[in-house]
Amino acid sequence: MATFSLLPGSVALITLTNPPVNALSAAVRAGIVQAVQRSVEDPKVKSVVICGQNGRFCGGADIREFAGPMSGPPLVPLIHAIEALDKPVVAAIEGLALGGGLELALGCHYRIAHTTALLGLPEVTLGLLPAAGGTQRLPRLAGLPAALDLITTGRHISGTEALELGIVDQVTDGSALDIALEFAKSIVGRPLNTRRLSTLPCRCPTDIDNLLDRFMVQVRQRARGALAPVACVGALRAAATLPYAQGLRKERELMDTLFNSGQARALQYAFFSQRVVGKWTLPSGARWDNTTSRTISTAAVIGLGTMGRGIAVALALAGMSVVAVETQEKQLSEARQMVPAMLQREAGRRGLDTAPGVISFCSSLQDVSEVELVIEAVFEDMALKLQLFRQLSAVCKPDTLLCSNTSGLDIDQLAAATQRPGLVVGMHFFAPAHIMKLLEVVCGTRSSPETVATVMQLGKRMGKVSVAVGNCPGFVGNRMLKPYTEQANFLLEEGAMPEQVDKVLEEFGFPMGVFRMSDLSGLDVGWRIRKAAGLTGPGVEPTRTRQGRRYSPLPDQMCEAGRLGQKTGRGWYQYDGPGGRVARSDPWVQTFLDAYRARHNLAARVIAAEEILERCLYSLINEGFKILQDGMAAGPEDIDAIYVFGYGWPRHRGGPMFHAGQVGLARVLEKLEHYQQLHPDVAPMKPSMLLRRLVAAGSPPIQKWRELIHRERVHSQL
Ligand SMILES: CCCCCCC/C=C/C(=O)SCCNC(=O)CCNC(=O)[C@H](O)C(C)(C)COP(=O)(O)OP(=O)(O)OC[C@H]1O[C@@H](n2cnc3c(N)ncnc32)[C@H](O)[C@@H]1OP(=O)(O)O
Repeated sequence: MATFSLLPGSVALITLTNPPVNALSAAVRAGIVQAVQRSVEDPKVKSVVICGQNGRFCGGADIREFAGPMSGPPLVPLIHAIEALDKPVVAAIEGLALGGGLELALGCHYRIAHTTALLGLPEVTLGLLPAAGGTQRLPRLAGLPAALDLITTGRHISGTEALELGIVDQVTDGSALDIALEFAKSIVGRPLNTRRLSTLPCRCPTDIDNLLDRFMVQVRQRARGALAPVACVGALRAAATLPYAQGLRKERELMDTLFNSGQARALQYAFFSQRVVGKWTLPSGARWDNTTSRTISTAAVIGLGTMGRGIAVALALAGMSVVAVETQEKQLSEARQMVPAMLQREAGRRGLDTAPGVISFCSSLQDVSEVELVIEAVFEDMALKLQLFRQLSAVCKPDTLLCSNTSGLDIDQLAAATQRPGLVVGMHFFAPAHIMKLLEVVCGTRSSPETVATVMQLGKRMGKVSVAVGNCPGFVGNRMLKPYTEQANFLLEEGAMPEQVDKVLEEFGFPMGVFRMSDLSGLDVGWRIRKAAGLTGPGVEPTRTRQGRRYSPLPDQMCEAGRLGQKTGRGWYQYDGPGGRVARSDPWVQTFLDAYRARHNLAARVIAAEEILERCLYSLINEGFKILQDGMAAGPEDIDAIYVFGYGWPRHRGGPMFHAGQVGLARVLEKLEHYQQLHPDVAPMKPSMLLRRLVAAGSPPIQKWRELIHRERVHSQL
């Protein structure tokens, strides 16, 4: 809806009314069309102000409408009608003007914004481009370089930055609406010709082609296969080189291609997934909207290795008073040096002069006795963690929450070591913890709903996408990663090279293939876990079957040869030296693999890219279905958010579960059956019961999976 009111001073006020963000739904567009018509026809109206209800101008087109056939008045002619009015129109931008919302404002003759309002054209993040004239008007107003930056990244800018870029005419710390109303009265009768952006020439530097070509190269590199950023550059090239009407046609043409692409559907799904996971539910029936959370203001981090340092910084950035504890003197002194600098750097990156919270350092556990929440980030060793949880249980206040940053150990076991199992929960951060968006909140069988709610809320304050998951080995993310890396190792045994596997995965859109990733995180991480699980180490037979299933000892042998990855300058690739970053193929690895295959009588074969991709991805996806079946994740959106925000899954492919739906569940099932026949000793290839049920149910859309899982669980069929 949009309302019309005639105010004193002959100003017509058009208010967009569609909470919570005043998205431009069909009803809102129809309301604006009517209100504009009244403004044209009513001789008492001398000028017009457009604003949004509840201090939010407009969050853009209604994304939910993109899923079905479009109805209602289209946005492009509506904005043209506003621009063509011969009475001045002022946009009063409070809160936000995003996407179609900003495009609407660009059709107005003047824009007045609050200094803190968020402005931007984030369509690219939804797999689209600003197709209501945004690609044509913005470069005419702010210049081609600024338009390229804003439109291809979709970044939000403040009212203050918008003023610097010339996108708004005035900013205020007071009421943008009040200023706009006064301003609208003062400009009655002023000529509007120079205020109609579509009639102005594009503001371009002299070397347009050079600029666009350079930009296109950068965008293609960053896009990792995403179509929208490339299309945005195409639309801006049209703005720079063609008259407005032709540019607009090009904008529409490119939008049509994007609109119907799988990528746009995937990115819009990812947008809603991010919001769905905030609305968590636990098998007990506790939910985000029926559970109260505590507000935490003091916290402690135990263990100041890489993870602990990042966590301390993330907490301080969220305004917390943090006690950082490290018992090893050398590590403590390094942390004292490095952490404040990390904090300052990250605060600066977020546009803050100083961090809102503080960090104090100490070496004794006694110093955490008064905090409200503790996050343990010590070495991944169960015995060590158990001892620590026993101590914390004795030292801390009885209502202090005890959290573990373990990446896969049993939360219930840790809880059982304390006198307060209900207050124990996993907080699995991803490195670097002050930057990576994902937080897996691991709910033990005895974690209380209030504990989960508090930690989910804390994650949100830290700017994380917090996903509640169940307590199983590896939780969700690492549990799915295991069959994926395992397949990659099997592929090496069968004839592939690390760079070949990585190339296929990087072409799919991962920032790094599995072997480059392993070199980065260190091959010894998995080695330690496999040793603890009794899969390798002294006394274990060096066969290719362990604990009853196929096993590849290749990574263990790499570690035994001292090839731990970047940290030793040698891993699956070679580097310039220890700590080197640039991966180069290593003939040593070829010789090593040849010798290994010869020892085990394995004939190397040529493996097609399709097989590499399918075996790696479908084994990971199959584990995802098992996780859903076991109730360790509430829905496919949770898994997909974990993979997009924590594991580099290309966002324009939605996430592993969404991808399965795009490929076709029946096809994924058929391929898993095929590979299982070829490799019957590889358990993760055995198709999950849930996948079979979904296929039997006619492969419903992903939005219906939760319902089916719930139904099948009630009838004990899963
Ligand atoms: C050929 C056709 C031509 C058509 C041309 C069309 C060109 C224009 C395209 C567009 O405008 S695409 C949309 C561009 N806008 C955006 O991308 C903004 C998306 N929203 C956000 O980034 C955030 O929601 C926000 C606006 C910054 C607000 O964040 P906040 O944290 O305050 O709230 P949220 O929890 O994110 O959202 C609350 C609630 O609102 C829903 N929602 C938000 N934006 C939209 C939207 N544009 N359309 C529909 N729904 C929206 C969001 O999903 C939440 O809903 P619930 O989860 O509470 O149900």
